[in-house]
Amino acid sequence: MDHHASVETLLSKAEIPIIDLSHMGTVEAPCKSTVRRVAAQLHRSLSEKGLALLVNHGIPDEKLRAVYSAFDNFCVLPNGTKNSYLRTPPNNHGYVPPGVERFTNEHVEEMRHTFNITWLDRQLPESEVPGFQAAVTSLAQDFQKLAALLLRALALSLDLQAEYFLNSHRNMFHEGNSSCMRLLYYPPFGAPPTPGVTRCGEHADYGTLTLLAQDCEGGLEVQTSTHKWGRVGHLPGSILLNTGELLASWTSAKYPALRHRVVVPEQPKIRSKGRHSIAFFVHPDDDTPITPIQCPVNQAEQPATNNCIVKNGNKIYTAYQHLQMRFRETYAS
Ligand SMILES: O=C(O)CCC(=O)C(=O)O
Ligand SMILES: [Fe+2]
Repeated sequence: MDHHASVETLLSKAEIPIIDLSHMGTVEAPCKSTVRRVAAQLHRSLSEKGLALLVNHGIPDEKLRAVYSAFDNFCVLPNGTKNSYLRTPPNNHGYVPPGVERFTNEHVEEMRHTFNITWLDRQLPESEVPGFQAAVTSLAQDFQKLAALLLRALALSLDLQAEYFLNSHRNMFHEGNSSCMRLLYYPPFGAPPTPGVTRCGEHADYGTLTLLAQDCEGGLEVQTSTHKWGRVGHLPGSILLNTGELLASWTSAKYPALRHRVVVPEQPKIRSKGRHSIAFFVHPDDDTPITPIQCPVNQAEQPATNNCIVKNGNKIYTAYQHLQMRFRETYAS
């Protein structure tokens, strides 16, 4: 069970590259020289580490705090009320109570409340938590704009046309796209961690990129290229960017997916505080075939919505099919 014990190594700046996003402009009017500089930094960070800390990203701290607080108000509602918002597959939207999701084959309970948001116009607890919808919508829009700018830089980082990824991420928060803003609350731990209980098991995210905001240090660890686990720590105001599995498939692992987990911290001062985080999982439109970038699928092979296509004897799955396979593994009991 040693992989659930927290490690003491706090990663240094050399291991977590910092990328300054000041003066990137907007998706409509990007500052080309800055986007090129960010592209070069992304290339290095994502190919070598799978992550970067973004600073001056333009998402105001107040918007994050408003969502943390709206989610606190949701988490204290009676279980019956919370459970009326339960995630119901195949939709990913909705509440997941502590102990349900699991990323490993062992029986490990994950002590966290999560609310996956894939729709901004329905099934949000607005009547129980007034202001919930406005707070999450405003933040989701900011995340979406930031993601779009990063997708532009990401394409340039791989010597592709600037619009390459943007073209397949058109419908975030609409039908036909599985991008998700996940609210997370990890309750405090008074006692030291016991076997079989963790905050979030070891895994890689499923999509293209993930943007993660956190309000304090609380056990987030990442696997470095030497397979050691290291604590990320907390740089106030920064957002962590990490690679997901679809991006790894797309780039033939030039940008490998970052494995990470959240342990119950051993340090009493850290584990006795609750922790909030918000992850924005950036996913391509559901019907995007995920084929290595060097061998694009030609028009005649465009997939039907639910069946994978076969090319040279290999099955090619769409983004949606990849995701449903991974959800079935993660939420299986
Ligand atoms: O809360 C965190 O810091 C990470 C959560 C996470 O990795 C996930 O939900 O996929
Ligand atoms: Fe994750």
